[in-house]
Amino acid sequence: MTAEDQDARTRRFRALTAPGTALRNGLDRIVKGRTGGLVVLGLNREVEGLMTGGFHLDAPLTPQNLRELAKMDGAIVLSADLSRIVAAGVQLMPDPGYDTIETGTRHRTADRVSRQTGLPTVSVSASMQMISLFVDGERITIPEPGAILGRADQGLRTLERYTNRLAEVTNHLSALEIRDQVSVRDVAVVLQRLEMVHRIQDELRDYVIELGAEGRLVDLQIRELESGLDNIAELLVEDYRDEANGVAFDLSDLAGLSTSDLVDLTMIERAVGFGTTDLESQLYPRGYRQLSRISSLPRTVAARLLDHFGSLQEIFAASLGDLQAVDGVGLRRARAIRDALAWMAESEFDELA
Ligand SMILES: Nc1ncnc2c1ncn2[C@@H]1O[C@H](COP(=O)(O)OP(=O)(O)OP(=O)(O)O)[C@@H](O)[C@H]1O
Repeated sequence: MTAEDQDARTRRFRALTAPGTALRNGLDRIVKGRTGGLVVLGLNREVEGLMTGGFHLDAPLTPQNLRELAKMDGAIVLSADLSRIVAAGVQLMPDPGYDTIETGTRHRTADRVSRQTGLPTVSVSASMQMISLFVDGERITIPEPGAILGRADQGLRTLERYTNRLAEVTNHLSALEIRDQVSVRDVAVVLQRLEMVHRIQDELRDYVIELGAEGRLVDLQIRELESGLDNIAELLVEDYRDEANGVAFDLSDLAGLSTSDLVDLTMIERAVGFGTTDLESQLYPRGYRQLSRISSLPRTVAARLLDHFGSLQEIFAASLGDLQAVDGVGLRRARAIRDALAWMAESEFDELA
């Protein structure tokens, strides 16, 4: 299983106990009631083979039902689709050959049952008032919503700082692109900041999943901070990838860099493949990102302009007549392009001043 598959799986499991779900509300009531509980999330042949005694029933999974049935000694087993309670007060007899480092019979049983059956199993500790989810030998502690909200809040503040910094370095890059003064270092700094934003976004999305119904506000705030960031990476690739000259510009390896590697621009340069190890070496963007800032200009026409003129600088130097030589550019659009470029040149002058 790849690291991404593993992450997606962990998220799916966390979502099972997200606040607001019937399961989670029931588990929270068990915590408050201080009785403890053991709940197998699903039903298959393996778990049926481990069940003895107790009661077989068919009751909807509601917080009340879960809480009441947890008052009995033994385990609760849910249906395969997790919508119903199919057994309660059951004694589970997993194979003791499954090694477990857990202490206490409830936790040891939960760990062994999840390994032997492949079904996630929850244990609520009566003494520690804590919910744990066991999945394939892994124990995931389910934090209280208040604790996750605190971390999410801190994460949002970090994301805000990071997106502001990203905006600063991309504006600076724009100024340099317009003046044709871009170095490997300038692009590497933007990629570094972009990757930092992606990492904190991923972390925050995990919190949203864990928070369930209570994560809506956090989700809205992430979306607001993300607006305008979605296609920076894609446009940078269009501008700087140059396979003919050995510039692979493949951003997929950035995710694999450790946090300490990410602060080192030479590591970024190596991961992405700029075709040179000299950070001061000059780069020549095609100009897609700058032209994408002209909102009325369709992408296809931008591509034709760049094909026709060869570089952003040539487009800056073009007259209204020159611009109209390109298919899809009439007088009105030529004027709009000239006005937008003039505005950009002026604001970039301020940026570098
Ligand atoms: N094999 C099992 N099958 C079903 N239920 C079990 C099993 N083992 C333990 N339990 C349940 O766990 C309860 C508590 O057991 P025990 O006190 O040994 O566990 P513990 O892990 O120390 O729990 P806690 O952390 O809640 O104090 C039992 O009364 C029983 O309801």
